[in-house]
Amino acid sequence: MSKPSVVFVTGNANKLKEVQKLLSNVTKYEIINKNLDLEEIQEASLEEIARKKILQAVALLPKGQRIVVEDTALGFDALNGLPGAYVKWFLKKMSLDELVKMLEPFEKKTGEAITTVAYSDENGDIKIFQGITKGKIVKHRGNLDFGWDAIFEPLAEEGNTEALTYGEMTKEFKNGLSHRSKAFKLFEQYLVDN
Ligand SMILES: O=P(O)(O)OP(=O)(O)OP(=O)(O)OC[C@H]1O[C@@H](n2cnc3c(O)ncnc32)[C@H](O)[C@@H]1O
Ligand SMILES: [Mg+2]
Repeated sequence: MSKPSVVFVTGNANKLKEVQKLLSNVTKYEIINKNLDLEEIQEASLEEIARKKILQAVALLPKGQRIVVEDTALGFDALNGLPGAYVKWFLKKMSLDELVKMLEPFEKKTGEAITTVAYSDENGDIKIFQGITKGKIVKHRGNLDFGWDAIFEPLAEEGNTEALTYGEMTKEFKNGLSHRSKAFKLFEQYLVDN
């Protein structure tokens, strides 16, 4: 008999790569990917956005499947958490340099990277897990391949003693302290326990 699976719904190849590594210790399920473009509602909390995403995925995919989605936000403390979940749309309209410039009038350059994971088990019961990594928004350094990686420098207290941006880190190092790894660690524990 083949292994039961968990379907990770995302259209983002970089996310998928990280999540496959993060869940590599979960041996009782096979993690498979489905690329669906899920709507992301506005004027909602991060938890509500993730919840709506998973409900859509559940409605679109065959019944009885375990499904997981995530939504990732980048919030600037000086802007009370904006752009937050809307960072994707900001990045479609402006460069990383322009995004950093938004903070020019403010002394406070700190921010939070937040991943909210929403999981639906085979009965449709939903669980939410969240991971937050605190950092500083800086002029871009390092690899530009993945979203805002190059402008986010996690704080030293997160374990980033060499003050690297996510863009300057190896995947392994990023996965050791990232917002995504914290959320998926909680999810991994849940899968192992249930
Ligand atoms: O299909 P989904 O999973 O929704 O993938 P997405 O690319 O639309 O992702 P989000 O809706 O979560 O939007 C988050 C935005 O932040 C970017 N992003 C997400 N995680 C990131 C990370 O760890 N480092 C840098 N950028 C990231 C991503 O490229 C998007 O522009
Ligand atoms: Mg998205």
